[in-house]
Amino acid sequence: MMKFKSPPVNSLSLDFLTEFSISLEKLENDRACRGVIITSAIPKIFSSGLDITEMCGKSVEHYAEFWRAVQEMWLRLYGSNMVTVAAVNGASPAGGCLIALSCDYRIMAENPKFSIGLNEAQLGIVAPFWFKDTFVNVVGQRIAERALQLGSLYPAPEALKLGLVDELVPEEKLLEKASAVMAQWLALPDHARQITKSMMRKAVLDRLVAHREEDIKYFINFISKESIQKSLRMYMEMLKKKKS
Ligand SMILES: CCCCCC/C=C\CC(=O)SCCNC(=O)CCNC(=O)[C@H](O)C(C)(C)COP(=O)(O)OP(=O)(O)OC[C@H]1O[C@@H](n2cnc3c(N)ncnc32)[C@H](O)[C@@H]1OP(=O)(O)O
Repeated sequence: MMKFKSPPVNSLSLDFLTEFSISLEKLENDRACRGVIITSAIPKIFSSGLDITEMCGKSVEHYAEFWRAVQEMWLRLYGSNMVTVAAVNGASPAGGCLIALSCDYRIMAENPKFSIGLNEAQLGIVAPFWFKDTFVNVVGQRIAERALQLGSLYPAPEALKLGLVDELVPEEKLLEKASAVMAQWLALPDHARQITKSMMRKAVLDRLVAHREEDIKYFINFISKESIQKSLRMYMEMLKKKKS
């Protein structure tokens, strides 16, 4: 089991992403490890998504390093040979949603206050093609078109209806259920499941691998625009104001 623990909200900073990728690599190389459950140690928050401060007022070199780390995390998780189960025990916007979507199965706590989705459009930014591809592969084109254009965050019951998560369980049963799902998936021979998984995901993974440097350049160009920086600053101010 991997438990995110980066207070206050498990935002995906460069350090967090690097540590997450290294942990995934270690597990992947450990022949004794066939599956991983991903959850959070922070009550009410699975992950608040990419750390916005990493995308505000930094150098071009920093943006490149940060975006490479986001790509690396996704390539490792989406391309993992292990069984991956997300036990979503709280809010899961944007990058947090991407982590859940990249797993093989998503179980969410049945709390209507917890929401999940790719809300990038609400921040004035655009989810990259590989976020979009991952989303489409889970919910289909029509739901993805609407959800991504509106930057919708769905409360857990709606997320279930759309197929964004596979099931809801009471919060106190989340890990028990995740372990039961893991046992069910591990009952199959690894090689058949792994080849099937790779067949289903390869095209989407290959697309990023083939365009990785281009994607980094696109990100730097996009995020460096003054209009985008202004949107991100305003969003951060809105988050702070919401508290007071
Ligand atoms: C061409 C490519 C373009 C770029 C593509 C980028 C792709 C993905 C983008 C992302 O992932 S952007 C991140 C999107 N995330 C969000 O919109 C979530 C924002 N946060 C929230 O809604 C809430 O914080 C929460 C997660 C629901 C938790 O609410 P709670 O009330 O418990 O906590 P807060 O008081 O709001 O937050 C505490 C503290 O954390 C700061 N913070 C929250 N989220 C982030 C974040 N993602 N990055 C950095 N910092 C974050 C928040 O400002 C508070 O800070 P302080 O006021 O305590 O200093």
